[in-house]
Amino acid sequence: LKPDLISDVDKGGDLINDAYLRAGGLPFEISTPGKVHKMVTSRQHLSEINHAPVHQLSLHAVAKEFLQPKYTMHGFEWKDIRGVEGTGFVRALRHTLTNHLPNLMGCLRLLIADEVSKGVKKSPATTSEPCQIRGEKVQSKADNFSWATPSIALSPSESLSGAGELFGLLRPGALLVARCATKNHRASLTFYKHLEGEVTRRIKNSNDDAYQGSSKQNDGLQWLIDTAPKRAAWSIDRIVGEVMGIWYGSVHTLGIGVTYALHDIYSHPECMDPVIRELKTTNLDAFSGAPHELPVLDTGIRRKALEPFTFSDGLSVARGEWVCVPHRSMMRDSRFFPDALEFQPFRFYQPPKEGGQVFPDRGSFLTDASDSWLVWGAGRILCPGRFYATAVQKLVVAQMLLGYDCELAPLPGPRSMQWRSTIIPKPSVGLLVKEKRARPDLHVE
Ligand code: HEM
Repeated sequence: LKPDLISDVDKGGDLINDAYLRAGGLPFEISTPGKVHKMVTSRQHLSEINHAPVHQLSLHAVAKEFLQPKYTMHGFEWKDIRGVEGTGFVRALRHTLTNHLPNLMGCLRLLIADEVSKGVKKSPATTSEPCQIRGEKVQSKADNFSWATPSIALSPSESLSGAGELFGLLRPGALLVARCATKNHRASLTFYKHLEGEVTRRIKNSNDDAYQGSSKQNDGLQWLIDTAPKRAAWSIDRIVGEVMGIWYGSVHTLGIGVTYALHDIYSHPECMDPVIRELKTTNLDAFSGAPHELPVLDTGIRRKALEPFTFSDGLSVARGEWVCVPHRSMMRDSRFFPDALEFQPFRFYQPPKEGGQVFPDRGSFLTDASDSWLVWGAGRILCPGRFYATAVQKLVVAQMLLGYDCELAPLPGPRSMQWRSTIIPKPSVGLLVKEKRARPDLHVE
């Protein structure tokens, strides 16, 4: 398949899905100007991607092309090979951040509550009318907090993934256009400067004995500094680049996930009461009834071939080509999920046993990852931020359901828009929000 750069730019997800259906389970190829994508879906291909040497198939090289750090992160040059100097960042996120979640939940909840309440108050509508609020806005505040960058609130329009896409798409002569469109990537420069100052201060203090112990900061930024490889002696610039990469790579996906979750719930009022009941157990794992919408990008698992790579069935990926798993299409496929395109709020719900607790057995959890539930990746590379992401998403949903009366803002046409292979909620997707008279209490454990 060869999509047209201009006329097909807003239908990439649909084109991939059509090609997926036509391929009937076999690999297929999508060629865009300057890039060939080999799309694979079988368990065998997934397993071989998982076991491929890091110098052959690289996730970092994909992220580098996608985010264009050279232009959007103050000239930062990311390494092509993932983990060549260690994977401390995975430890910092998967273990340290996840272990701290129980202590963070209270603060996150207050921040989210504060952000929603400010949004409601800022509304130009009179107090008796509802105001419109977007999921991403609320969630981004929580992320700023966890990453210890409280003075920076990026708005989606200044966001880096859009900037990266533009820089990636345009030829060098058109860089000026991209600079204008991203306000000369002002937001990322502000972010860089802030982090540079903060990382420099912390590293300087770390040589000071008095700073160790109780006065040492204990947050996401510090954990990433602490897990940076000691032998490689990373510069300030390198640490800042890595932190920015992780922050930008994660923040959009999380915000988009929250927006779709809220939209799903308020589009199906019949599932509101059970969700509220479940919220009071602070669990909310059963509610993920829409495999057709959960994945944000149509190709969540992507690798760039740094060297030619051949699968055992002979499928070859030349140097520079990408190999991708079109997991959005796979999750919309009724062979894998019965009636996949139908929203079934209780699809993954395990009913409580009589007289038992709400979740007597190990049911399905939102953080689960497997070869058939590809939202968090597969095999060796699983999203290390998934526990944090799930916690923040649940807190936002809880805040809206328990504190406010909401209805969907009028939305002409579909709720998503496409940009190349990315599918995101339209800016007009929103909720009309009014404060509840009586607020049931949310206890966060
Ligand atoms: C709903 C939100 C999120 C979704 C759906 C998501 C999904 C994913 C997926 C599918 C991958 C694997 C990509 C691949 O194999 O090509 C991944 C990797 C990753 N994610 Fe997430 N993610 C989310 C939120 C986050 C958050 C909040 C963080 C950080 C706190 C994060 C940090 C990472 C990192 C660092 C990797 C690379 C892991 C590695 O190289 O081993 N993600 N994510």
